Amino acid sequence: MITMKLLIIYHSGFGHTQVVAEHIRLGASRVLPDVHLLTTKEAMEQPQLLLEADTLVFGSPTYFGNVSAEFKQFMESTGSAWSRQLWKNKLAAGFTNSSSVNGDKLATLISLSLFAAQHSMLWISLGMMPQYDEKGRQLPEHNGMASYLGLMTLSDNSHLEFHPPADLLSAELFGMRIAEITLQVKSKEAVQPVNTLEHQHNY
Ligand SMILES: Cc1cc2nc3c(=O)[nH]c(=O)nc-3n(C[C@H](O)[C@H](O)[C@H](O)COP(=O)(O)O)c2cc1C
Repeated sequence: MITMKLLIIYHSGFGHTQVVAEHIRLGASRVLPDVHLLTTKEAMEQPQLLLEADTLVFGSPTYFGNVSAEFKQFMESTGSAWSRQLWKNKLAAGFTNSSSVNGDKLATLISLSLFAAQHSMLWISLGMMPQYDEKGRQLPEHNGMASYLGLMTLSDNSHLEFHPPADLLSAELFGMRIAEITLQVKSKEAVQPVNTLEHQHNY
């Protein structure tokens, strides 16, 4: 039987990004049994867990318009995996939380997706349309931040609350999407492996 492993690697200084990570896990677990949360610290201590995974989901709060220093430390700890391209063709996705409506969250998602690209991973976008009323005004429903590259959420700085609360539902739906795509892509790969190196020699 083919089993697929999905890891959610995150840093959270004050607990908000962790809540989002837990909701992504909740959604993904509805599709795949093997879904785990790892802090960046745990991921740096056990890099072999990342090697065994089919999909890595990266999550960081937005601090000063980018990933947190702790998340960057994790990124830079993966140099050896990068130089050997050990994560090539694994699936990747990303999310960020911050306390301002915009807060330059997109810069964080761009950093996460570039990180995945440098590891030659396959990036899964959010895939969730924002919702609008009949007059075209955006509703605070799924994807309330109207993001596309990955999931953005908005939390209250002093409480573990999210505005709109539907952001956490978006996190669950994103988790389901990531797990469904993992299932589709990785089960096809198991049937029909592609030798990309051999393919490159044809050019
Ligand atoms: C050092 C620092 C820098 C921050 N910079 C931003 C920022 O650029 N944009 C923003 O919207 N929020 C910013 N915030 C607010 C955090 O994103 C917000 O508190 C978030 O909920 C923290 O997530 P966490 O609880 O997972 O650490 C910053 C917070 C800190 C501590």
